[in-house]
Amino acid sequence: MSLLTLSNVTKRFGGLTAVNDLSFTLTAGETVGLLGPNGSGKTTALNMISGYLPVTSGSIALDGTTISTLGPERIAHRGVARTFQLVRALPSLTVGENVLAALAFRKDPLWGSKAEAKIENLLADVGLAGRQQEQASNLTYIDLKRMELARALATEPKLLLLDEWLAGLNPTELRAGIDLITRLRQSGITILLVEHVMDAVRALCTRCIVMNTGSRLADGPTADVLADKSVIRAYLGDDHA
Ligand SMILES: Nc1ncnc2c1ncn2[C@@H]1O[C@H](COP(=O)(O)OP(=O)(O)OP(=O)(O)O)[C@@H](O)[C@H]1O
Repeated sequence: MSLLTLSNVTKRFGGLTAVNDLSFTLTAGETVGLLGPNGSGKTTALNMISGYLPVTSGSIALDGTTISTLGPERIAHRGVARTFQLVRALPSLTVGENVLAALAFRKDPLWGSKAEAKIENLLADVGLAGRQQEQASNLTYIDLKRMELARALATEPKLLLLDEWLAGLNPTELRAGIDLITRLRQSGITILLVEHVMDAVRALCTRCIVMNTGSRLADGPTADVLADKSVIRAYLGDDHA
């Protein structure tokens, strides 16, 4: 069953077309990589899916219902959550309070003991068990990323959008990060991940969509897409294709 459908989505910033007539469908339960060289429109696509940017034209549907006319809060309430390329934490709060803030924005906000129990579970799920009382500003980079993921999962999304969640991790952290996303996949959540770390893409994504200068260049099984000459050319130039 198709969960997310982008139909001829275009985004212009003045004279610049950041996303150009982009169409694709995600089936429930898939983990799909959204790839492409720098500036090819990946984050802009995530911003439109999550409602942070309005589409210039085209439409986006979740479970067959148009969401591209809605703002980020209402799209989140329908089951879309995301992480950001630059982690958005509240550094002056504790880890628990950061997750609590996300629970308060749910369609059915959680407070009190229910919230406490949920925070404990979410932090355990992302590898931060028992760390509620720590100051967010003291977290290492990977732990900040784990906390951001807990905040995204607080809304119990059907669709999780990860924007370079694995970027900047050392090899040990990367392994742990891939394992964590693998566990999320196994829980049945649909994941669209923008990622430049190809080992992670190969380990996690059954399918990849590649963008180049705003348009869809390729869409198919990961191994086929990564071997596609037009994809290699877009990333590395003509000499490598
Ligand atoms: N708010 C904005 N206003 C104007 N131009 C923008 C805006 N956001 C993105 N762009 C431009 O749109 C194009 C696509 O940017 P986008 O960030 O979506 O690319 P990307 O594929 O995510 O790149 P990267 O891999 O470097 O993160 C770029 O030329 C960028 O400069």
